[in-house]
Formats: sequence, structure tokens, C-alpha cells
Amino acid sequence: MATEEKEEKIEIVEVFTTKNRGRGVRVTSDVKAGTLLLTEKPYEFVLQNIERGYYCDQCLTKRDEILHKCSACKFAYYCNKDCQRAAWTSHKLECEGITRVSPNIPSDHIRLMARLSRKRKKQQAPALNGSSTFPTHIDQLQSVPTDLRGDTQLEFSSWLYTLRRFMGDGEASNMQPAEVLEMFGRMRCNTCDISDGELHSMGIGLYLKFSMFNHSCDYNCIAIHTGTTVNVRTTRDIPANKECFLSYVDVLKPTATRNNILRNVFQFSCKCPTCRDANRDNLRHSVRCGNPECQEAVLVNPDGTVKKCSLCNFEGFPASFPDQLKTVEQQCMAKLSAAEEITNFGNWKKVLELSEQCLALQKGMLHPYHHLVVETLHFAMDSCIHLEKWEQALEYGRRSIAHLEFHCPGNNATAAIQLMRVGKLQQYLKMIVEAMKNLQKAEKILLITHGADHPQYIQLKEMITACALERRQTPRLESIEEAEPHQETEHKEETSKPAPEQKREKQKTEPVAETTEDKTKPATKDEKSKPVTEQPKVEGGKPGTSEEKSNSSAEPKQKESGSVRKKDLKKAAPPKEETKETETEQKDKSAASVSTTSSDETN
Ligand SMILES: C[S@@+](CC[C@H](N)C(=O)[O-])C[C@H]1O[C@@H](n2cnc3c(N)ncnc32)[C@H](O)[C@@H]1O
Repeated sequence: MATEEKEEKIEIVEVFTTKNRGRGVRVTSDVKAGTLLLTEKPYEFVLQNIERGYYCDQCLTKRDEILHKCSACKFAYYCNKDCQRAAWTSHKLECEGITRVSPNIPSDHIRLMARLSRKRKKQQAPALNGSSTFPTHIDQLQSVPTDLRGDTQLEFSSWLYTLRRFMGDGEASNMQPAEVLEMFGRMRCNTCDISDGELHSMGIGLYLKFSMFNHSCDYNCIAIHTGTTVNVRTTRDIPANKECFLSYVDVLKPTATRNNILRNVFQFSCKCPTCRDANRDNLRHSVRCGNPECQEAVLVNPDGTVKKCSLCNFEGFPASFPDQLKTVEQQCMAKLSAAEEITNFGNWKKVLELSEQCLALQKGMLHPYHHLVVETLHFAMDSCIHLEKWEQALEYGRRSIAHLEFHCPGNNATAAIQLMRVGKLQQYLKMIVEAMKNLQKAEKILLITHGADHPQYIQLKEMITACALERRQTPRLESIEEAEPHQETEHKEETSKPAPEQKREKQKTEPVAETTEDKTKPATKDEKSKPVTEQPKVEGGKPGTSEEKSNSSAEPKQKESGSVRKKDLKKAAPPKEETKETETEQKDKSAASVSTTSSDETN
């Protein structure tokens, strides 16, 4: 295209100037699905406060054993001394800041902003060759303006105050509000969640090259992390010179919801084929046909009236139906919002209760393709896993797969992880044939999205091998299961029947890592009510960030394709698995909430 000029080439991708999306990334030759386009270490990152004590602050590896706590701030946790040493350059000043503002806890974004500001000052921004090269400095990234009218002005002032206090007088005196605002805009549209292989987000990071990828809900690439490193792979074949897109939002959400986030956070509206596909989007709001013999998905008009069933021509919905539907949708959204908050405190009983209430409300009314049904099923499955109700978890998981496969066709990592979780439950419940089927489906997708070297893929392969072995050892079981297959794609009424480094520099002040004897995980939640943690209320925050998680529970989180809520994909951990959350940890999470509450009160 005449307006698109060729830019610097980095291996098989290059930066170029698009017609109306600023800079973008494109491939320089034909590439196949599953091709690794980019591998990058973060410019800066932080572990999310809510995950503190579960993941190492430096390498973001989840540890079931006790992590070593920084003896000075008692805030950061590390795998070992090596991780602590590697972290020291970034942590040193942060350690002092944390001690300074204690007992308040700086929010994830305050900490990331402080790190970014420090890093920025260390290096002079080199001049960019127009918009033609991959950036090497944060100042070369795009910044979205923040509207400082009304309350936002006050909130920004409070946020700036907090940031200055955390960074200390010396550094803070050099920080002008306009400069911070500009940085805030950069952080806002360029940071992403760092997730583990199961798409459970636990960090926030800023990557310079990665920031050049534009968004499409009809994405052709995906970002998967290995520790802190981001890997971008193609999810489809892409012809030479075509642009590479990631999805900044959860593609399971309805078009209006996705575009609200894109407008609020990134300040653009998506015009991709998925956003223009009204039919598919309407199915995300569909209800069941009122004819009990049919139950087909029926579309709903904007005013809540229901269209004629395309299968049986039924159109006998009562006049009160639009109001009933609105009430059910509003009640479900409120309950799911509450469930999202509660998951962070580990009260899985309550989450299950809320999910079951939603499912009861939806029963007979919402079609399984309705977005609220699949959101509810994720909460229900997660809570059952945490409560060790394996059969029930499996039932909810199986029901969600049909929806995921419909709405996330192709190589969608969310669908693959869900298949893997369901397969894992089936394997545990000795439904080996079914487990094998789901694990193999997941394997095909994960090979594309994660790649053969990713620990998640390796784990999946091991599960498949174990299944194959078990199958061979129990041929009778196999023939019984084959004779009575379970329905994988149950679209009918939800019957809910249970089925089965760096070298160490001598730092006098460097604190030693303590192996904490008390297993208490740090209390971190609900920072909003503490002065130190308040942030400007920028609607939506960033996709993939903890702020957004707490601000708008019904919103998607991940700057990657098809990811679901933070807690949705909490490790599927059938019993006797190493990744299982222990009772102590569950109690600790509840304790965290209690201690945060009390600390809020005192602040
Ligand atoms: C992470 S940056 C992507 C790189 C950016 N285009 C640049 O020139 O630096 C995100 C910003 O890119 C733009 N953008 C990304 N995807 C877009 C799309 N599909 N349509 C329009 N603008 C888009 C928006 O301005 C958004 O805030």
C-alpha cells in the first residue's frame, strides 16, 4: 500500500507505519501457524501484589515450597539467594520505599511506574529513525492522553502524591506532573499481564518490541510467557507483508464490552471482522427457544424482544420476557462481579454458591452460547476444583468447552487450557478414553500457541503419555468407556449431573533473604482504600492488570488472545498433584483479607 512504508527488519518481522493504527508489526515472508516471531525480556515488570509469596518476585516461578523473604522490607519473596541477587538492582530503592510507606503497600502500578521512571533516567532516549525501528527506550513508545477533568484531577494528584512518597524526596523532586502523566499514558497502553502457561496472570510487564503489535479481536498471533519472557507466535498462517495482530482483550466477551475497554484504555475502536460479525455476537446474548422440544439459540433484539426461532419458527415468548431477561442478566452480572472479588480471598464456597445461583437463574432461559453462561461455568469449575469436588468440576468444565469451541475457533489458548483441565480431571477420575481425546485436542493447539519447548506443553505431553500407559494397562476400562461415551458437547439443558544474573555486587546494605518460618502469605488485597495505593480512576485500567481486576470485575484482563479472567484458570489440580493449593494456603488467603481489612481500618 502506498501509505505503508517499509521499516527496519528484525528477523522475520519488521516495524512499519500502518494507515490508521500508528506503527505496527508485519511478517517479511510467508509464515506458518505456530511460528515464533519474537522473544523478549521485559524492560521492567512487577509481580502482582495479590500473588506475593506464591511466585518468586524475580523469576515469577510459582513455588509450592516456602519462598525466602527479603529481610529488610519483608515484602519481596525469592526462590533463593540467586534470585534475590538478580533482583537487587531493581529492588534496592524499592525496598527503601516499601519500608518508608509501611504499613501501607504500594499498588502494582505505583511500583511499576517507579521502576520505569528509574530505568528511563538511566538511559538517554536515542533518536528514533522516524517511526521505522523497534524502540529501545520507553520514551519511544506511544502514550495515550489521560483526561484530567473533574474527579480525575483529584485522583491523579493523590496518585502522584503516593508515587512521590514511595520514591522518596530525592527522586520525587525531579518529577514534574506533566512528565508523570506522559509516562502514565505510556504505561497504560503498553503494559501487559504476565501469565503462566495456564494463562493465570501473576505479573505486569512492559516490553519494548512487543509494544509494537497492534490489536485485532480477529488476531493472528498470541503472546505466551515463559517466566518473565514473552514469546509471540502465529496462530494462523500469515502471508508475507501482512500485519501481525494480538488481541488486547478477552475475545469471549461481547463486541460492545471489548470495544468499551479498547476505547477507554487504548482510545480506539476495533473494526476487525469479528467486531463486524453481528450474527456471532448476537449469539453471545442468545436465549433458548421457548419451545421445549427445540431449545435452539434464538436471537434477542436490542429492545429485549425475541426473534422468531430459525429452526422451529416458535415466537410465543410472553410480553414480560424482555423484563425477565434483563433482570436475570443484571442479577447474574452482579453475582459474577461479587464472585470475582471473592476469588481473590479464596472463599471458594461462596464463589460456588454464587455461581450456582447464577446457573439456577439462567436455567431454561439463557442459551449455553450466552457469554454469562460460560463466565459462570468458569467460576463454578474453579470453585469446585478448589473445594475438591472433582466430578462437579468436570461437569462444569465439559459444559464450558462447547461454548469455548464455538466462540474461540482455531488455535485459541484459552480453549486449549480448558480442554487440558477437563482432560486432567477425567484422567484423575479414570475416564481415560475421554481424557485422552481432550488432552490430544489441547496438544494440537498448545503446540501452536505455546510451542514444543514450553513447560506447559511438556507437561501436557507427559499427561498424554501417562494416559496412554494407563489405557494399555486397563484394556477393560477402555472398552467400557467406549461403550458408554460421555457427551462432550452437551448443548441441551444444564442438567448438572455429576460425572465421574547478574554477578553479585557487594552491597553493604543488601538485606539477606530470610526463609520465613511463618508461612503466612503477605496481606495485599484491596489496596484501593489505602492512600498509598490509590490510582487515578482511569476507566478499565489496563487489560491484564490487577487494577482492572478489582475495578471492573466483568471485564477481561489479558493482553493476549482469548484469555479469561485471572482466577478462571487457577491451576486445575486434582488431588495428589503438586500444584494443589494447601489448606494452609487457603487459610492464609483468608487471613490476608482479614489483615488487609484491619490495616485499612487503621489507615
Ligand atoms: C501497544 S500500542 C501499539 C503500537 C502503536 N500502534 C504505536 O505506534 O506505537 C497500542 C496503541 O496502538 C493503537 N492501536 C492498536 N491497535 C489498533 C487498532 N486495531 N486500531 C487502531 N489503533 C490501534 C492505539 O493507539 C493503541 O493505544
